[in-house]
Amino acid sequence: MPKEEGLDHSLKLLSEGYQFIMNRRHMFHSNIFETTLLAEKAICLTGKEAAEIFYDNEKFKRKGAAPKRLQKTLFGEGGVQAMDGEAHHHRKAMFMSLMTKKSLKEITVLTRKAWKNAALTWEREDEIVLYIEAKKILTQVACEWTGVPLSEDKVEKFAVQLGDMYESAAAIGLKHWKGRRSRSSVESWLEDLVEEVREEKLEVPIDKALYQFSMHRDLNGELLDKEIVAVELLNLLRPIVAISVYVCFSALAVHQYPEEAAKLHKGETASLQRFVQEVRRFYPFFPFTAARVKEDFTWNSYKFEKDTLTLLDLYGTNHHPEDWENPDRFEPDRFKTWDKSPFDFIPQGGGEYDIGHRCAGEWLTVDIMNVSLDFLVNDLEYDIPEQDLSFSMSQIPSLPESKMVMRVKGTGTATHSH
Ligand code: HEM
Repeated sequence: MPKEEGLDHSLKLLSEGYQFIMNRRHMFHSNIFETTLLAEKAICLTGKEAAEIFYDNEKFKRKGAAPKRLQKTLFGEGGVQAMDGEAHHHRKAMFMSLMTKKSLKEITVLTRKAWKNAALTWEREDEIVLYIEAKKILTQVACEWTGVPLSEDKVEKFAVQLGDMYESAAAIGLKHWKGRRSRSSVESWLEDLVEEVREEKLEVPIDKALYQFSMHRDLNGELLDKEIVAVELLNLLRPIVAISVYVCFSALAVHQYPEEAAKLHKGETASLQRFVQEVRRFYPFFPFTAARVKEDFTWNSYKFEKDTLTLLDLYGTNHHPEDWENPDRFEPDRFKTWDKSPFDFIPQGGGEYDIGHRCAGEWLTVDIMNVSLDFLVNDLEYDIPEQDLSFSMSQIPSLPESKMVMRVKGTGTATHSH
């Protein structure tokens, strides 16, 4: 297996960000190589064929794969991400049971309503920052959808706290600590709510996540610790708010690829969906995901030793030239002929939902993005003033530098200037 020499490459990972694995794929002409990260040997994989191996539960496990500092901010401790086998399957079912047609429909209705309400006030403002507004909108939507009670005056602060958890994912120093602080304060508030639900002091509809998670029983028939319920509720609330990053990239794509945006007519769900898929493929979000080798095995004559840290390149797989034609062009129509492989288009992980670690919220993400894109292109009239629309390939998560400043002229049938 090609091996990157040198003591440790963690700093290069921070500076090269989304392109760290891709750069070495070029250098080694290989979809697999070995490097050293956080003083530990790590195997990096990229591309469809390697993704298929990575999502084989016989070969990889998740226990001990995420670094501690990510658990303190992004993931939380004791959640579904680090579980394996039957226990993972059972916990994952708790998430997947929320993703019914009815409840996905409900969240799209809530999202559309929230965009409309928010936009009413935007005409009075000189400018709005789309990222900040989208975070507030999605915070409200996330709380309503999960049954978490949040009064209107708390929305702004909660949106910032939820943002802190994923915005600080790769941060060091102050930003990392801000992420930690926000996580622990929100977790303790959610723990109190879980107790109130269990003691029947807080009434929540039975089909809402707050109720379902509070009352969920593990494989031994025990209720989960309230700390774990809080972590899992945040595994819904936090990423729903993080969809605001994709909303910004959608708006950027509309601005930068007007000929593609012109194809997006109201109610034409197929073209909206293709545009959304291409936004998820094209723009950076999660750079890679991590696992550890479960038992020694050999693949394509490469030896994988038990417990070796292994990274799968998500961004690079979505841009892999062996799997995608002109991967660096924004072409939504490529999804007209995509064969729906679970391993080449993996912005939210690959493989299976129920027994694998593929993102529990992928359908929900696509639905929220569809509604949001439809609203932006077909309901909102706005200008994009001069601003810095560049986005970094090393800041994780990346975002247009200006966070998308807009001058809103009105709502109704939209015509926006580019
Ligand atoms: C904002 C867009 C999102 C992105 C880019 C994203 C990305 C991801 C990725 C890369 C993974 C890990 C896959 C792996 O390790 O193999 C993941 C897992 C997960 N995501 Fe998302 N996600 C998003 C939105 C959501 C939403 C909206 C929800 C819930 C409503 C959600 C809930 C989860 C959960 C619970 C897991 C853990 C699954 C498991 O370990 O079995 N995500 N997501």
